Amino acid sequence: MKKGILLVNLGSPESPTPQDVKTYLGEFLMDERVIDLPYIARAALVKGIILKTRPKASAAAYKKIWWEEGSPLIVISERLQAKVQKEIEYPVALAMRYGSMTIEKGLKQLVDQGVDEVFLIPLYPQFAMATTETILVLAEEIRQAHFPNIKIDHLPAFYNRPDYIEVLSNSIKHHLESKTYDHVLFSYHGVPERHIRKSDVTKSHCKLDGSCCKTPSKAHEFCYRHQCLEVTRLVGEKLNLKPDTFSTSFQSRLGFDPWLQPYTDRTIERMGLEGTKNIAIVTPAFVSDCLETLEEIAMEGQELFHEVGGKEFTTVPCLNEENAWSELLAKWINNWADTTATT
Ligand SMILES: C=CC1=C(C)c2cc3[nH]c(cc4nc(cc5[nH]c(cc1n2)c(C)c5CCC(=O)O)C(CCC(=O)O)=C4C)c(C)c3C=C
Ligand SMILES: [Fe+2]
Ligand SMILES: [Fe+2]
Repeated sequence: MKKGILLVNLGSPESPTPQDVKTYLGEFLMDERVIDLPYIARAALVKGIILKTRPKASAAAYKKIWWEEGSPLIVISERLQAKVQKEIEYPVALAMRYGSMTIEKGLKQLVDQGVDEVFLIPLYPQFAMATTETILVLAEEIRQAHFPNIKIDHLPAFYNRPDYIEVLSNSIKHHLESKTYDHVLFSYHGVPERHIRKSDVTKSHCKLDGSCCKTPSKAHEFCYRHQCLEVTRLVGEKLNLKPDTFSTSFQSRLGFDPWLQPYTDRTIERMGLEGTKNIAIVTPAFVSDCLETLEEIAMEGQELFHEVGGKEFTTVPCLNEENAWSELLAKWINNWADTTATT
């Protein structure tokens, strides 16, 4: 069998115009694993409410972070793909869950090169129904419909792999070396609490009461909250951070349902009001900088912190195209290739 690699990230609008943002949000938010309501209710919410107002505001936010070459998330993912490709002998394709760089096109690129055994890498350290699961489900549907003769394996959530924690910690350490900070806030993309309960394979573990994620359980293989808390804990340990000098929060909530807490914006505000002068923010739910890190944290978060009396606000970049990160992906790919060598 001939092996090939498919890296998959979230996707971005084609351009930062309200029309393109509307098309992108329409596809994204109509995904039943993102807004998990029955079709009629989802369509009423997305098409009847969200798409009437949000595209204009989101497009304005995208305009602030857009690069000459395009969306930061896409450009960074392409650079990462090129770097990984240089390090391994198998063809590497890149796809996005939403937008024009589809998973179908990515698989076709590989199949056209003779690949019949694909290693799919969702570019998310933690599992979530709205990210990893939707990618894997769609990839399988596409395989069955268009490429029934290929095999697809995937990289599971890698949030607690020691080599990942080491690369992430070194990167954070490097970026914070010359900075002043009293607190490191680990801000992860939020999800509705309901998503956590739905992904609980035990159907009874997740109580969202603050303690369940620290009690060992089979549920944690698919518990986004547990996996985020673990990244914070493991990086804190690796960097020798003192107990009260780092914490976790969740950003980017949408709608009125309860999402994972504490919320990042309220945490930044509270810390500023309580007298924390200097904070550093890391965003380990994202491997590439994007709207949520460059605008929501580095711009909006910073402005909020200064409004409430904060001074230094340092944002640590995502792993992006760092050598240690592309080399780690190459290592995982080669390990996979070795373990599947006889097939
Ligand atoms: C119900 C809505 C959403 C869920 C659940 C959700 C989960 C989720 N998202 C990411 C990663 C990214 N999200 C990004 C943008 C973004 N996310 C939502 C909504 C949900 N996300 C919206 C509406 C948007 C668009 C921007 C906006 O209008 O606010 C991005 C950035 C994309 C970019 O082009 O830069 C990323 C990345 C994760 C990891 C996650 C669950 C764990
Ligand atoms: Fe999101
Ligand atoms: Fe949990």
